[in-house]
Amino acid sequence: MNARESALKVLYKIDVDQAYSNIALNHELKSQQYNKLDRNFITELVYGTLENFIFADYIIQQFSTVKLNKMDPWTLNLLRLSIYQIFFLDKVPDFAAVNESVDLSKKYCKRASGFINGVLRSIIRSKEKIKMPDKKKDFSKYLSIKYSHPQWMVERFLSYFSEDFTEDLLKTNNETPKLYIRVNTLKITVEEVLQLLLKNEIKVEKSPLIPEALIVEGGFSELETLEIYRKGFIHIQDFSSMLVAKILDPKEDQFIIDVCSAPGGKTTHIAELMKNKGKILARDIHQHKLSLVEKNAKRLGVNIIKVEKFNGKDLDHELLNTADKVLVDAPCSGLGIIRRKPEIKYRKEADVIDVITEMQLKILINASKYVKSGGELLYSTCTIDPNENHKVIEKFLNISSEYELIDISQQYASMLPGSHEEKMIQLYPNVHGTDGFFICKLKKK
Ligand SMILES: C[S@@+](CC[C@H](N)C(=O)[O-])C[C@H]1O[C@@H](n2cnc3c(N)ncnc32)[C@H](O)[C@@H]1O
Repeated sequence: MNARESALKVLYKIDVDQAYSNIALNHELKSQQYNKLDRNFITELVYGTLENFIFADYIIQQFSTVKLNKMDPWTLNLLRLSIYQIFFLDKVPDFAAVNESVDLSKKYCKRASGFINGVLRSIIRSKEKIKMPDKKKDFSKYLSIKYSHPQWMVERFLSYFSEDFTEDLLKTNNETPKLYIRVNTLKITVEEVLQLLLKNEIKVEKSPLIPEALIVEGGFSELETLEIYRKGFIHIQDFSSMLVAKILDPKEDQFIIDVCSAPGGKTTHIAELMKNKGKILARDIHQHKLSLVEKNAKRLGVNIIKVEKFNGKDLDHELLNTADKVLVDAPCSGLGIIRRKPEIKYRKEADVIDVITEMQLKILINASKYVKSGGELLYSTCTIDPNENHKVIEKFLNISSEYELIDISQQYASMLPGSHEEKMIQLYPNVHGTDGFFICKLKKK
């Protein structure tokens, strides 16, 4: 199977079966003995096409006699894949993209071969003349098509941020994020990991801000197959997620509750920072996800975590005033991690945020009751939407007078990218180069 066919199959799974891009792609890459070049090309085709669905559909609509919603999904995704190559990949000549697509159509959507050939050839002929929406007359529509974000999302961003900031954010959302790994300091030192990676010909750079964070050059996609991963020497985690456990700042022998813990990235980091001494109660609403927490903990050699299925919207009277620190890494819209999971752009509805903020506040209020007097509560999300972040904290502080904000911008300044004026921190992909993330820490009087 060639790279384009593999990419098409992955795109179909994401679009039609609603698969997560990373899972569908990894599954395909593991299903056959692809060489490195093919793996990289498939990855580029899948993410590049997925990032540009709305742009591709805008172009298709101008040249197709068949409406998008009447088109068979193999045909539609094959056209999208071809348009990505024609408009964004200089290394692929246009005619090659068309010929390969027509060949592929014979296997996946035979009856549409002629149609695909015709549409793509017309697009190539008129490529330079295609009109985008007028930037001055309809800025949000222009941004929506150019950067393939739904128009409601663009308008929402424009209501929070300036025009330049919004455009920069949308552009960055279509870029490839850096790949970070966390060294498991329970098992190995950073220097030893550097040596082992070098032996595997994987180049990494140390993060200047978090000692256990390493940036993998070129974003090697198969870290999980390495012995160093299987042995639990490393964990794959973005920088901003690592910041959460660092700012929670847990100590040995403390009792920590993580109310939304799966798949366990932050919980296991917390355990490492506690030197595997103390107690962590890791909860989540989904049992199947909790088994991932257990699996990660086992691989990383962590044995202080007890997992428990529990709905954070319910209050557990047994835990009142018991924990030294509580983490609420809340379920959220995920608008800060579009670079990692571009499908988020297409799967969210405009009203999702209002529903989610109520849940976030409820979980936070319950969690706050588990903290001992003098203890700390940390709230984090992977979104840049102020309604899920600052607004939730504002509402929380209005009803929870025993809590006060800790100035983490000051206290943890040495590990924060950029400078922060507020006590809580908001990271943006286009400003800080990290996932879009919000972190806020509160102290119970
Ligand atoms: C942002 S993720 C947590 C990521 C995790 N902290 C980590 O670092 O790996 C949010 C989690 O909240 C869980 N969740 C959603 N609704 C919940 C609820 N009502 N109570 C508890 N957990 C919930 C989801 O299953 C999901 O695993």
